[in-house]
Amino acid sequence: MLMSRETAPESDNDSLFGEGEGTTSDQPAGILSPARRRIPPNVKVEGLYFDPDVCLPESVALDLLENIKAKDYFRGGTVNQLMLFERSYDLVSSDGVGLSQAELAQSNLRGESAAVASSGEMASSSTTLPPFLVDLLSVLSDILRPHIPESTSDLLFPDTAGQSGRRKPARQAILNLYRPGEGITPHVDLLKRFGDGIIIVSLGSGTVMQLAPVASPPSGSSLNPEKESVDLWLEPRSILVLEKEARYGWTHGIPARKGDWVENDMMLSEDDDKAIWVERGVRVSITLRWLLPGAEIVGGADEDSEMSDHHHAQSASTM
Ligand SMILES: O=C(O)CCC(=O)C(=O)O
Ligand SMILES: [Fe+2]
Repeated sequence: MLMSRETAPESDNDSLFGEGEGTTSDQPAGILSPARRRIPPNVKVEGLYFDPDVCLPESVALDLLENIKAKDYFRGGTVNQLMLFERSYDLVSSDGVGLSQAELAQSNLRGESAAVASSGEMASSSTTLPPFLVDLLSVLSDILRPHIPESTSDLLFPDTAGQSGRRKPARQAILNLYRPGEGITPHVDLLKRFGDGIIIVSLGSGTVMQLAPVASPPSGSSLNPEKESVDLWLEPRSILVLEKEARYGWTHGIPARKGDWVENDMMLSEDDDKAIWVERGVRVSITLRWLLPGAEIVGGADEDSEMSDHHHAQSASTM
């Protein structure tokens, strides 16, 4: 999906995926309401799962980044968003029959165009996502299962064995590259294209994700206090799950800035400051979601209309 990607003024490069310069720190207001490390108890959102302690092992995260770098998906940093589409197919008893190649779409910083190319390397096994993403899904399933309801596990990691004759749902994986100063406009993932159950994995740098109810009460309103927005600190290697109300009734976005005020973790720091300033580095996220039937066909009329809906703002705001 093309989504508005935002850039703060004078955004710096970083050397992980492109040519880099240094990072300048700027510390906008926010110290008074730093990002939270956990979902605060007063924020009750059905289907929102996030626990900084439930995260990918270091070795898995490094492996993912190495794979992404080796495949040069971001084309040396000239592309910042990449989509991999699994094809839906009829489940059959013999493994792998009826599969076609995954498709690959990339877009540049402003996302004015998306190139779609068929990629032979994607179709190497009995699924059409590249092996490192297939492996990631099984790691995620093991890690998340003890911490999310069974119905959510079934939604995210369905067991298709014995489902012969049914249509296997297809996933889309989107990789996003963020250099310091870059973000993504608050949005609800496209309703007509994606189903319920979204997993977002953070690699490299941490960042702040702003979650806000779709119809926000005026700020300061005490009418609906539990519907307050929340700025959530996504720790490197952390895993965020959006389902139900969290997927359909809340927006998620990342403010375009070079660092974040984050609630101090008294366990980690000796001083008793309420907040610490964390400079952003390069972050790569992997978002995994379900394609609705027919949505795996890229480049059709529907895609064109959505492209114009989601023009990439090169916003100057640091939100
Ligand atoms: O990069 C992220 O963490 C979020 C990406 C996202 O929301 C999207 O691509 O729809
Ligand atoms: Fe999204």
